[in-house]
Amino acid sequence: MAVIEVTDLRKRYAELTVLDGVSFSVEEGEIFGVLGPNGTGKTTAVECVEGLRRPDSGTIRVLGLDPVRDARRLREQIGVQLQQTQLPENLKVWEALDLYASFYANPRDWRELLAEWGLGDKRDTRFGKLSGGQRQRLFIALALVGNPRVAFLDELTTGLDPQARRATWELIKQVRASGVTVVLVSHFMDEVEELCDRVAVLNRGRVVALDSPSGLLGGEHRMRFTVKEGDLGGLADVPGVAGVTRTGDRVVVTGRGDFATAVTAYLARHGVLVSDLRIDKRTLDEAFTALTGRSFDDN
Ligand SMILES: Nc1ncnc2c1ncn2[C@@H]1O[C@H](COP(=O)(O)OP(=O)(O)OP(=O)(O)O)[C@@H](O)[C@H]1O
Repeated sequence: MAVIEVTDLRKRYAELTVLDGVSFSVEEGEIFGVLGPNGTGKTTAVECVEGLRRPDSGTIRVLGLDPVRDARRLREQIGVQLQQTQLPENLKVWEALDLYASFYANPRDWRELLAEWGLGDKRDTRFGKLSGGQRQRLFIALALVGNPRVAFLDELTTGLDPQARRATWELIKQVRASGVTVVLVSHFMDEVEELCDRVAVLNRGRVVALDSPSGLLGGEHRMRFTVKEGDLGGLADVPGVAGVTRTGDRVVVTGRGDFATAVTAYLARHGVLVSDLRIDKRTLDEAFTALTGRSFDDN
């Protein structure tokens, strides 16, 4: 069942068209990633879905509700991760959780959340005194305190060290396992690959790809080798081979499926002698660059 359905979403700020006909749907219980270069409309799209911004046109349904018309009812059922500066410095950790829990009819026990998110000993610490990582974990706990059916997480692990990131990923998997649908805006490829069931890649206000992380990779791999001796004439026609590039004696063959076995057989059959043979998978960064024309690291 789709818990979020977005159809032909459009939004302009004065002369700037930010969303230019965005459509996607999110299935119940999945972790759905939203990726894209900076300024490409991710936050605008997600905030329209949350009911925080009003689209110019298009249809949005979240749990069957219209985020503008049914804003109150929707707020009861979704959790939104705050951005860095949205809590008073003097507020204590427990006070923040208690306050946010009071907004909901059926909140979780925030003491449990404190323990789950490793903030048990920070209960009485003021927000202003928390480290970046502790703030981040508090924001996630606050997004979950209302017992939401859908959680929106933006920059989930920004500011966390590698160990804390891994721990956070495990907890997010548990959140999914408990039946909560998660929408994740992320700037980290490894995070998307590890967590997301499906990903929408936005570029210039449009969805340019919507697939699983492995689907985005397209199953395409690359084989590299050095030719010592022999003729590569018919290599491009070998089943599964998508392309052959030769620079001097260095050759790169791209292809899908089990093309490497077919290429190796071809080389043996034609007496081609090669060395330094390597096979590598296309990375999600490369897929992203191919889709958006921008490197993910430039973001
Ligand atoms: N309230 C606003 N008024 C005018 N322009 C805005 C407003 N909000 C966003 N923009 C512009 O719209 C574009 C898209 O912004 P948005 O924050 O949705 O992108 P994003 O993909 O989330 O970017 P980032 O990855 O940097 O968070 C940007 O050029 C931004 O400057």
